[in-house]
Amino acid sequence: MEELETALSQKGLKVSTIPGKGRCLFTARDFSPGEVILSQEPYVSVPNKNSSDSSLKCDWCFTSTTLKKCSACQVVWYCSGSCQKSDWKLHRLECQVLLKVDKDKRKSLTPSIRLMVKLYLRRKLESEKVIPISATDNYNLVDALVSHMSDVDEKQLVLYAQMANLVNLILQLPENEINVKEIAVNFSKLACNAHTICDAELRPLGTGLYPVISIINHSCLPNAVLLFEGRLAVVRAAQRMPKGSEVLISYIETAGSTTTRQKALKEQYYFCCNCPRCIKMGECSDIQESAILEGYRCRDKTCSGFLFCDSDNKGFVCQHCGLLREKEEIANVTNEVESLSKEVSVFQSSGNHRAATSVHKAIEKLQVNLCHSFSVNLLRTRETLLKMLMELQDWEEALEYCKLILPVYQRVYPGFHPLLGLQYYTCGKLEWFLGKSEGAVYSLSKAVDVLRITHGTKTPFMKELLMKLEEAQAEASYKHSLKDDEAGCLFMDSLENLRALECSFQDAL
Ligand SMILES: C[S@@+](CC[C@H](N)C(=O)[O-])C[C@H]1O[C@@H](n2cnc3c(N)ncnc32)[C@H](O)[C@@H]1O
Repeated sequence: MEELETALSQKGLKVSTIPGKGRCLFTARDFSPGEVILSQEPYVSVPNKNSSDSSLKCDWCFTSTTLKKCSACQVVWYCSGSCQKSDWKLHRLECQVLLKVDKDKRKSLTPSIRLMVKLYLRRKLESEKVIPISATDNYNLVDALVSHMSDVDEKQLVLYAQMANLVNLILQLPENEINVKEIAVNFSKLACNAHTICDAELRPLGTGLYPVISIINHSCLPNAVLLFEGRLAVVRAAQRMPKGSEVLISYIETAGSTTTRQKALKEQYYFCCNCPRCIKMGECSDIQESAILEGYRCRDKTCSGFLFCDSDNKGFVCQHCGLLREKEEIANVTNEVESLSKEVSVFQSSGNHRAATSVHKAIEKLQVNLCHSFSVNLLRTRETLLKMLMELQDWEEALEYCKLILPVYQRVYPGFHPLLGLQYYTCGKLEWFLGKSEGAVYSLSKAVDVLRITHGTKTPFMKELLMKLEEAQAEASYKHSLKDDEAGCLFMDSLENLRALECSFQDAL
């Protein structure tokens, strides 16, 4: 661990332990917004597994293009010889163990099982000195991760034990080299330490274990963001971070109420968050915010009040105008939304995307009447609708939904949140495509303001965004110059008319 401390101090970082929180990562110098605090390659990683071939990914870099299957195991895919070569030392061993598994079973192994198999094979290669170790990349760092075994419930423990037995069976290592209980503990470690690897647009690609990044604790109001550049995990400062600040990222979706966030953190990470947002739990402002995010709207459409449950439990009363919404009415709408959601699934699975979209619009209509305009439920419905409309290439309507979502993101996410930047980006692309170049310049500039902090400026994704902004700016100024020309022509026309008038006036004289 001393080597880790030295390596981190060279990056301007320090690890300390706080009772009740465990290890924490602190800055040992100032960091400015957008500056990389820490980056790390995964100790082990594995792509997601979907049923369709279109979702296959390269086992090394996670891209989905030009894939070729490993001809031996037929489980692993690579996009290039160079990715295959980079993964060769580990895959050579994995391939050997996979070949001992029945072909059908081998293909249906879950990513978690594969990740654990790779973890043990990497440890083996490390101990045999086939793979070099470094201060930030070695199995001791995996050993140091929290497992929360004593907090895990019985049902989950049984599942971990079953998964551990399967890994043990696949690895077929001698008894002195492996023990099932240790594998089960490692599954518990993965649950609260592994990260979902996403692309620049936050679409999940796979799972990776990054043992140094895993030292970073959570806050619902984080000062740093974790994003991925291929398989590389990169943590950037989202705001100015003076020396001595604890580096904090968000582990969960932070748009929900304090109760929802606390529940998610307790269930997966076994702690009670005391961040500046969570310590307000129970205060008037927090109760009010929860009622807006997850409660119901006033029956009077012109009233923007939020509702609390009334004292006789009959319904919910608007805290602004006093109108009551009865529980029965709310239950009826909720049931209707549920049955429509089932209809959406049926249409989607039969490939009728247009019908699925129109039923989803009916759900939105019901929710607009039921929920507050900043409701998280309504937000999720609109996000899905936006995705559906994009797939149907209905750009005009997609833009409308993009614009409905933006103010909600502005309210529920901090100003530097990647989702906010990405939403501005989508909005800008749609506006540009629809010939609304001035709107596109505004939206793309807003996207750049956020994403240059969260994504940096040097990635291909950001270069593309900056190029699109330049194109939109050029188009907007060209349109302006056309307008100026038109105005110039009109001016010339009126001058001509004036001259003609002058002539006829003089003629008349
Ligand atoms: C990925 S680890 C973070 C590093 C961890 N503190 C350690 O000692 O290795 C996640 C675990 O850290 C702890 N943790 C993270 N954020 C926390 C917070 N804000 N308050 C208390 N504990 C936290 C929880 O035990 C959680 O399961």
